[in-house]
Amino acid sequence: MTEELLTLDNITKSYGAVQALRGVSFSIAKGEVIALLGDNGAGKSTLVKIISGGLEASSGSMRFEGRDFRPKSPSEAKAAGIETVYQDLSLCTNVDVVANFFMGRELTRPVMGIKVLDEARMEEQVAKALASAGTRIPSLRTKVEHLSGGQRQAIELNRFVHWGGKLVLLDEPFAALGVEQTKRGLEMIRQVAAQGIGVVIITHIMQQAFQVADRMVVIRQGVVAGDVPTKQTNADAVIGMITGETLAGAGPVAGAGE
Ligand SMILES: Nc1ncnc2c1ncn2[C@@H]1O[C@H](COP(=O)(O)OP(=O)(O)OP(=O)(O)O)[C@@H](O)[C@H]1O
Repeated sequence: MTEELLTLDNITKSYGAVQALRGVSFSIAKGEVIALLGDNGAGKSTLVKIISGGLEASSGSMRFEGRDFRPKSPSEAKAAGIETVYQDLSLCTNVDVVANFFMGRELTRPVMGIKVLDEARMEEQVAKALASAGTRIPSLRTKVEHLSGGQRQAIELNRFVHWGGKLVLLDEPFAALGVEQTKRGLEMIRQVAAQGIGVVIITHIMQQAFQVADRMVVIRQGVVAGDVPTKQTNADAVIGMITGETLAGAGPVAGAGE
């Protein structure tokens, strides 16, 4: 049986007169990858911001690991284990990989009564974390500014996993990446999910959604226009949900691809 991680119940959000979300409900299980799809302005980013504490819902409720969840800030959501990973935005580019991994959580050791950074132990832990995820960085002492977009993303995801993250939100994570890096990124998402972590990925690229997601959740005009297991749908059917040609909640849409 799947274990529920996050449940949204009738979430609404208004920006003044604009009703961006008009009652969104769905849930995410542990280890599940959800592709959040929808046309421009459908409400995807708004939803992700509400989940990660960047915005407060106007009404509705969320439950995370069985408890009421109403984060007031991204740091509150992060403390609970929910984080949005933006490509390189949360990394400090002028310091190395190890420093980024331990930012604000540095390990120290006493030397003559004074605490000094325990660089060797930190490097060892980062090396172990990256190796277990199959991420190869030539040198952990390389400043992040010299790394590729894919490598930066890998570091962020590894860091999230290392510090006990439970649900990661990715908004168009491969927009700036090449084919090979995107492929590795998609593999990494599956690897992260295999550890019981929930993943929500916003993408406009249908092929990516089908490659990585267990379920497709389509948002249209601020409501869920479709919520289907990937195996039970196809690209044409999902496009139909995005554009409104397929009825909401239609479930498995056999033959919708003609
Ligand atoms: N800060 C804001 N103030 C007013 N309206 C907003 C604000 N942010 C978003 N909106 C509106 O809310 C609706 C949903 O926007 P949102 O950015 O969540 O959609 P989206 O699905 O993420 O779109 P895209 O794929 O283009 O990023 C849109 O009509 C948008 O114009």
